[in-house]
Amino acid sequence: MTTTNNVEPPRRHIAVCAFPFGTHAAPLLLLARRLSTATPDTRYTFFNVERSNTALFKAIDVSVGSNIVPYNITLSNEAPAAGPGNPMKAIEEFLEHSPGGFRRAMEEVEAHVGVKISIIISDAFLWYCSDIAEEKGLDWIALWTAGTASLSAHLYTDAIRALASDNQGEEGKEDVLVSIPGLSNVRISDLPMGLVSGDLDAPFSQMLHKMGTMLPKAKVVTLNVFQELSPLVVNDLNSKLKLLCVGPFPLTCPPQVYSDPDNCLDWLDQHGPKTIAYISFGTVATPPPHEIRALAKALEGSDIPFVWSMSDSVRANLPESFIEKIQNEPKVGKIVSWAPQIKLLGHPSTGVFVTHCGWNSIMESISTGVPLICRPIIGDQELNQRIVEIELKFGIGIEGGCFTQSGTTNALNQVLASEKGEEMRKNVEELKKLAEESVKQGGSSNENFNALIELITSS
Ligand SMILES: O=c1ccn([C@@H]2O[C@H](COP(=O)(O)OP(=O)(O)O[C@H]3O[C@H](CO)[C@@H](O)[C@H](O)[C@H]3O)[C@@H](O)[C@H]2O)c(=O)[nH]1
Repeated sequence: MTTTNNVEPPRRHIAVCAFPFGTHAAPLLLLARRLSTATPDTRYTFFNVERSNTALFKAIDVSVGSNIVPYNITLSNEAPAAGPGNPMKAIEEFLEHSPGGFRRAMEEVEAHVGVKISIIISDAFLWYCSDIAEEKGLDWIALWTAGTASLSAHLYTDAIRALASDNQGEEGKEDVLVSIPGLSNVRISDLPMGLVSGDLDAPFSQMLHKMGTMLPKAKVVTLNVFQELSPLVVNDLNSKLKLLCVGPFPLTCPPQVYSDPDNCLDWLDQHGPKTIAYISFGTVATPPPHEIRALAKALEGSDIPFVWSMSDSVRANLPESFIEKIQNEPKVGKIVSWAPQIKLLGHPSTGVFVTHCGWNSIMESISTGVPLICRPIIGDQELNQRIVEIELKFGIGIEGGCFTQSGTTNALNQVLASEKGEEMRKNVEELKKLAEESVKQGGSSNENFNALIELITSS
């Protein structure tokens, strides 16, 4: 994992530093692979903890960009790299020890490769890469893996906190963030925990706050977004940072390899156009057991065929009758522990995506033109739902915000079989077209990527 076989020393050496939790490291590796293909004379060292590097380099084929070399960091001389046990504890341990881990690893690799690092690219969460870059006299490029609205919320945290405290106790006062540019449809209650509510002193909240103050120092902040998606927020962010929207990644740097161990795509071939519900809540959190059961009951009662991606521990909450029905009539639905999500969304039989509104899922639904039923759980997801529902208008929430049998049945019927659903489908098809334009030659995302390459090659 630590050496390269290149005989010729690389022309330049870029450090890429990953945040190894949730779906953060994957888009960073996809971006690095795209960059490495465009700059084959450059070595990209991908610094990450071993657990994440091992999984990532198995899932994403980097052979097209073999100038990317994974390197496992250790978090301190005593502590092993964070494991998957208690996620928040592992994140806190990582945040505490990783600055030293990245510094040590960079020195080791520079000595080994014999070429000094000339730029640091990192997940935006790793704001301290700005300090490391400054110490080394280098530029820092950050990748913000979520949407523009949540990025804006982190940049305006102090102003939003002041607004929230002014509004406190004032009955009837609208809590929409009208005074925050680009967030005029967002309510304080849509914001991620740790921004105005929850434990503001927790290490994760503090990391996000610090990040908001450090990102203006980045040479460039790149995003898995195309700028036509939210022009108002993009314009405002551009007055604070140097933003380069180089997405959507499913179009600009797709994974290329899609594992389908349960043959979901063949199963979808047996169904009519736009009839299937695809369900997934991403990699970090899942709705509580009673909601999982209500969702299963709604599917069972409505006879809407589905593919549901869920872990074994969630599967244990499903009603017996539901499992029996699937076993006896396989055409009814499919439960899998991992689906080739992008391919599945792009299949003509898929009619709706029931999602937690993780940013990667949103970009995948826009890239494939699939409307959403939203059940956000944590972090930026509620804010993402608000943007999808109120501004972009290609998804709806569940009545009351939680799965009940009747609320879920209504939502499925609305999207799959009502005029409103047709409208949502038209809206997401329009966004898909804009996304496709942006990645063509001369399109905004393509031009932004060229600007990024120029920055890298001039380092
Ligand atoms: O069966 C599955 C399930 C998921 N995926 C993929 O897994 C990713 C899931 O990403 P995302 O939708 O962003 O969800 P999380 O993994 O939960 O993402 C975390 O990271 C995101 C980006 O920062 C945030 O927006 C989310 O709130 C946070 O939970 C997507 O690329 C999916 O295509 C599959 O390929 N197959």
